[in-house]
Amino acid sequence: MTPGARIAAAIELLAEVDAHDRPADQVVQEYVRQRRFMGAKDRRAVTDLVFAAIRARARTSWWLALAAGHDPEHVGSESVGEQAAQTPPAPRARVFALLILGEGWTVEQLAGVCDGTGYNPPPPDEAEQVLLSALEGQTLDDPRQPDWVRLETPAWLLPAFREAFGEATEAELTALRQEAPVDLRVNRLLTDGPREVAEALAAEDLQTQPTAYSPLGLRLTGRRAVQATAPYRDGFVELQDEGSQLIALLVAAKPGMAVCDFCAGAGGKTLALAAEMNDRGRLVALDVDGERLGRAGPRLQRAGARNVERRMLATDQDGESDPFVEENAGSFDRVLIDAPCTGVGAWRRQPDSRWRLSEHALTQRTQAQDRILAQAAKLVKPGGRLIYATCSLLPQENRVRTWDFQSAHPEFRQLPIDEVWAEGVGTDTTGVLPNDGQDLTLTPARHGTDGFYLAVFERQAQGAGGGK
Ligand SMILES: C[S@@+](CC[C@H](N)C(=O)[O-])C[C@H]1O[C@@H](n2cnc3c(N)ncnc32)[C@H](O)[C@@H]1O
Repeated sequence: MTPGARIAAAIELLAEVDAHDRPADQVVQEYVRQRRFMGAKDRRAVTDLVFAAIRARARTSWWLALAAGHDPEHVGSESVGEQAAQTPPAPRARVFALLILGEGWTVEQLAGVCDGTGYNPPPPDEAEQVLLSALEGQTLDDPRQPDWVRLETPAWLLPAFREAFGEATEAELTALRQEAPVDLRVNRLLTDGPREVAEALAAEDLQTQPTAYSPLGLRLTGRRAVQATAPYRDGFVELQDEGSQLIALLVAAKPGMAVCDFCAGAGGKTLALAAEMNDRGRLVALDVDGERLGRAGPRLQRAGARNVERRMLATDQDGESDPFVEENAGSFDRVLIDAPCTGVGAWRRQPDSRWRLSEHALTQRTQAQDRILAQAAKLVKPGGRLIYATCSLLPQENRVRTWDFQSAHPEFRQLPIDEVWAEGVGTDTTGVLPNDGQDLTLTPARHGTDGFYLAVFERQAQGAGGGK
């Protein structure tokens, strides 16, 4: 494809992303699947451009409004901003603006590449030329931009971030604007550990380095796809963010235990738990979504995890327990809740999701989280643990939920996170853990992981049977 044809494809694809109320990565995958003629380099160039445009959506929209003659105060006001966030300018204008503001192109260069020949887009017309010329020599970030624009974060969410991070809010949201690295978890069931696997990957020209906190993690330093390599095909590694790896390790599951992964989805953490248990004991993967649970099947097989029971739960809208919960009450050593959440901590991977999030959706999530906590807690045996995790950074989904849970369930005691870390991860915690020593927040700015929250509760042996 010519550079112009790549730009045309990016504009077309961005329009499809805007038109669908679905995650952008799904729309992108479908788009490239339907265009088999695109080579790997073209695919990468087009999708990189689309995701860069999504990451810069508020800033390019702000610049385009400014160039169209709007007063910067007005453009930046939160009500206008929220509206702009819902209906961004046309994809063509955003892609052109990105090339100028983000890549330093001139309008002349743009017109040279986008000349209307072949598959190249038509050149900027007179009105576009005037608009885009105003952006020349500028950069995406500008001190006149209000925080929500500069930080690419819906204005209504800023107070929650400020509550969570105080002075570090700017740094955290800036980190959430970036692209995420690709991490691999080494499968202890089939290998001797990361060193051996790193060598096998290097033999296939895939360079990695050990992750900072997870003893099982390797971070790719290049951009080659790991899926085509033998170590991946043989189940030696699984794609998994370092933060997710740590959540699974902090379950502190051991061989022979009874462990329940209550929101198992397609099994990302189940796989890690099976490896920690050396495939011995009882490991049950539950979810209300049968299709997702089904996708866990081939992954478990590839990883050599034979000992996993998968079971679909009835949805609990009316607060009723699934029969599985009643039948298995008080019988698990570990129950992990990898709760459905807004996914704010994964904005680096799903940058579009921030603009699809609504206050209503957040409320629905927090209500589901409370219901799931109440249900899953019933499964924990005396002396056993309930592990609550989200990939959110919003207090509403994290500490507020666990405080409410704790006050309604005095039979559970929260465990200090440094003790759990020492047991599950087995490394020094200096500089990793929050000051109060109770729960854990992992963040892109501090840890280089996706954003995660985790709290661990132990059911007191005394008063066993309470809280059912
Ligand atoms: C964060 S995702 C899980 C990701 C998965 N643990 C992994 O590591 O790949 C949350 C999951 O919770 C499931 N879920 C939603 N409501 C639920 C409920 N009431 N009970 C159990 N699972 C639920 C969703 O279907 C979704 O798969």
